[in-house]
Amino acid sequence: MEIRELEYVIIGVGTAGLGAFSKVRKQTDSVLLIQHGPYGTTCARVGCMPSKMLIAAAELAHNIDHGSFFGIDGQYRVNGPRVFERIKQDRAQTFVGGVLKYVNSIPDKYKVEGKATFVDPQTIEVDGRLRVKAEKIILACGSTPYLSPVFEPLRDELDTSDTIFELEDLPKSLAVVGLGVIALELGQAFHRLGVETTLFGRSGRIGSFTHPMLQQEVMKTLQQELDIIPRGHFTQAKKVADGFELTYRTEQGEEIVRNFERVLVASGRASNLRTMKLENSGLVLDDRGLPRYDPLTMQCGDSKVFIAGDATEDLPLWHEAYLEGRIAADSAISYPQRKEGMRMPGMAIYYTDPQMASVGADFSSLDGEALVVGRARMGSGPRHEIYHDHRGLMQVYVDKASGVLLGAEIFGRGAEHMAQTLVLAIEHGMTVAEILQMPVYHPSLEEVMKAALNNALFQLK
Ligand SMILES: Cc1cc2nc3c(=O)[nH]c(=O)nc-3n(C[C@H](O)[C@H](O)[C@H](O)COP(=O)(O)OP(=O)(O)OC[C@H]3O[C@@H](n4cnc5c(N)ncnc54)[C@H](O)[C@@H]3O)c2cc1C
Ligand SMILES: NC(=O)c1ccc[n+]([C@@H]2O[C@H](COP(=O)([O-])OP(=O)(O)OC[C@H]3O[C@@H](n4cnc5c(N)ncnc54)[C@H](O)[C@@H]3O)[C@@H](O)[C@H]2O)c1
Repeated sequence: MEIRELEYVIIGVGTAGLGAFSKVRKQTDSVLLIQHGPYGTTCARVGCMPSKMLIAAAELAHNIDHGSFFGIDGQYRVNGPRVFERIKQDRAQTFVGGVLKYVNSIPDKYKVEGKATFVDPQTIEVDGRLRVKAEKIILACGSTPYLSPVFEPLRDELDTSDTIFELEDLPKSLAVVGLGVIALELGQAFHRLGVETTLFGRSGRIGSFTHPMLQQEVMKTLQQELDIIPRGHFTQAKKVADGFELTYRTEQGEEIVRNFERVLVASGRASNLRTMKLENSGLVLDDRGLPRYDPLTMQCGDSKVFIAGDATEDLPLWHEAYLEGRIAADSAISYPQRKEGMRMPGMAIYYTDPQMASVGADFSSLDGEALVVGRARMGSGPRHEIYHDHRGLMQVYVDKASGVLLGAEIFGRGAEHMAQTLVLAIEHGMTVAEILQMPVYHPSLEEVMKAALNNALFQLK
């Protein structure tokens, strides 16, 4: 077996791994990237980019469907093969293409392909043919769709976000397992493209909002458009001639047996570290079986191992993966000196319609007694009226004593842009009164944001 000794090993050539590599490479020649599976990153290949392209097609169809209110009547036919062809073309040329151009520019001596596993705290084995002894290791190996035991035996036949964009045409019917972000974004998109779609939840929760009023608002609004069964569990999944037969027991004990041409399982993701023989790593593991780490340095305990991106299972978002890759690299470079990175306020956006956006602290993490909740209905905004879109609600969470904005949960048209504004305000520790001094254009969707902040200010007085 080949043996190499190096200063740095980076496991995983995704967003986090590439972010780390570009920093480490500036310091040393003694670095190796190990990549298992196709290059191109999860985001560009099977994540952010293809999902948003599918959503863009669905949005177009939906707008035509709802044009008559505005005096626009149109007829159209969804060309399923073309929908997937466009996604694959632009993915290859622009998104994956861009990543591959960068990866190909990295000389071969810095890259090796194969599955990395731990042999001991400083030794990584690649597919049983190479052993790398590294002074410092950066774990940036991402995550994989999680399937519950009832679906696991059919893993190779069911769809996940890893396979759904490879379809050649739209299915006639689709079951979506889960009511999280992938389920809602893709489930709504397939429904709008004419696929008979049913979404199955587990706990009755939908999306990410933590305030009960917003949970209810989302469920009520999305159920007006989508077939959603919120609470229950699957007892059986089997392959039949023309697809799959699923058996689901609702909370009330009713058994639902339905056939679907395809099944998209979107029930969360599991860190790829779980298959890397962590038991040999010497790392201290938490109760999930993943390494304990410091989010300011991404260092695992007091080891020379650093972690970044979806591998942590904590903040599985593109901007966090990139930032964590950079923080992990800085920490590894300055080791044994401690170097803390700057973390951002939390921000997550669901590209559903209406959009859902969370910024700063969740309602559930805040002390209700010390809080003022400013609220506004999306329908109250003049720009929303212009679009004849009255769906949604937003809330801002404000510290009662200081008037500082702590967080916001936004459900409605324009949520992504309001989140971008409010995250800046949170980052700068602004009070509600200070945010309200900023100009807001008229008529803009942001006028609802102003109404929610004014509602909070009124309660603070
Ligand atoms: C459908 C979908 C939509 C998404 N949409 C958004 C969005 O709109 N906005 C957003 O912010 N985020 C989104 N995300 C999340 C975002 O894509 C991820 O947070 C981000 O890509 C994670 O990057 P990473 O570097 O941690 O992992 P990855 O990009 O997955 O890179 C890890 C790499 O390591 C490789 N690897 C795994 N195990 C090993 C091993 N043992 N040895 C060597 N290599 C290994 C993997 O094959 C992979 O190539 C989406 C995700 C999905 C699935
Ligand atoms: N717009 C975005 O930023 C975006 C888009 C897509 C994905 N992502 C990232 O990808 C990650 C994974 O997305 P996800 O949707 O798979 O996870 P998720 O955690 O958002 O949702 C998982 C859902 O599956 C449900 N579930 C779990 N087990 C189930 C079962 N046995 N039966 C029925 N339902 C079950 C959960 O209750 C939950 O509703 C997210 O955490 C997110 O960070 C982000």
